[in-house]
Amino acid sequence: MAQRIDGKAIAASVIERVKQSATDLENSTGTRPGLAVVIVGDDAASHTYVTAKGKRAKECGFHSVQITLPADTTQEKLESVVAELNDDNAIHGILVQLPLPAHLDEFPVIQMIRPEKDVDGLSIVNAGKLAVGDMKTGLISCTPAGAMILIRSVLGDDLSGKNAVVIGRSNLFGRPMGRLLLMANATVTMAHSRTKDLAGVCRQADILVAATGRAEMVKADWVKPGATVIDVGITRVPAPERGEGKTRLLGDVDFAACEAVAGAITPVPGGVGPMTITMLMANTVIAAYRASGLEAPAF
Ligand SMILES: NC(=O)C1=CN([C@@H]2O[C@H](COP(=O)(O)OP(=O)(O)OC[C@H]3O[C@@H](n4cnc5c(N)ncnc54)[C@H](OP(=O)(O)O)[C@@H]3O)[C@@H](O)[C@H]2O)C=CC1
Ligand SMILES: Nc1nc(=O)c2c([nH]1)NC[C@@H]1CN(c3ccc(C(=O)N[C@@H](CCC(=O)O)C(=O)O)cc3)C=[N+]21
Repeated sequence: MAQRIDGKAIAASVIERVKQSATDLENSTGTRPGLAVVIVGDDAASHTYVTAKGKRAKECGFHSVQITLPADTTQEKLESVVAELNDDNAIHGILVQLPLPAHLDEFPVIQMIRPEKDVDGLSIVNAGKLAVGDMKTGLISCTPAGAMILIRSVLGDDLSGKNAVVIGRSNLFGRPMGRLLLMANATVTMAHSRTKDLAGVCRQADILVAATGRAEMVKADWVKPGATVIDVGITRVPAPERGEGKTRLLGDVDFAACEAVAGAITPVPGGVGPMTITMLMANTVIAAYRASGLEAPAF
């Protein structure tokens, strides 16, 4: 039976270090890390995440701002909000919650965030730094950064000789995940919806990372015995057995079946999810240190 990777516990230990770093920064420079989260529209799941982010930021002692814009916000208005945050010295991190409503174009909005405040790591500058292997001056997308900490907790820092397969190639997750694994010396395969014989590709993986949003797609016979399985996907499904109108979360991995084959596996919830919010706090502290001209802590 696989070891369950406890994302909640690992996230809690990272949060302690984030809090300590924030306290040290405030004591030495008077600067409090500031995080602004911008959300457009009233998608319930997005609001849940954004509320959780704000709560965590306050717990960490940050200056935390949430900007909620109506669903019919114009492109110009959204861009002017981001421009103001770019110029606000109290704000070190800006996150625009995705997806945006269909009438808005996310690309120019993401690209106008100052790279040094882009705590999602989505700007071309930050994605490019990661692509060329510069881990020191950029900001790395929170979910892959968090998934990497979970992988390191099982396998250590050096993944030499390991085959890693990432299913999914989004800018938010799959691509940066592949780059982080490569930098840790894994041999990386990027799989996606056009991959032939996905099950066969996955069976080669010592490290299997699934991020498609297809509930329970990864079956037990896709998993190499003893592999480390990281489940990023989140699909919310009705759960009438929990009461009327209740829901529950499913990952991309058929957890009950894969747990019997894998060496280590993340649950959903309680795996990668808690690490995402934690790394957002970590990136905000990093950005605040750099803005103060100090060397940032590593997490
Ligand atoms: N736990 C957390 O903190 C986070 C969870 N998530 C979750 O992770 C999942 C992925 O997110 P994100 O990367 O943003 O999603 P996207 O929809 O942007 O990307 C999904 C990727 O999965 C690939 N894919 C889709 N269907 C299949 C299939 N049947 N076989 C193989 N590959 C497939 C797509 O391939 P192609 O490119 O060919 O279309 C695409 O590259 C979602 O469930 C999301 O909710 C996301 C961020 C944070
Ligand atoms: N600009 C942007 N950056 C993001 O990083 C981003 C985004 N937009 N849009 C949506 C996705 C999704 N995402 C999650 C964050 C936390 C949990 C999380 O905390 N999950 C908990 C469960 C939470 C629950 O019970 O609902 C867990 O898995 O244990 C999940 C998913 C960040 N995303």
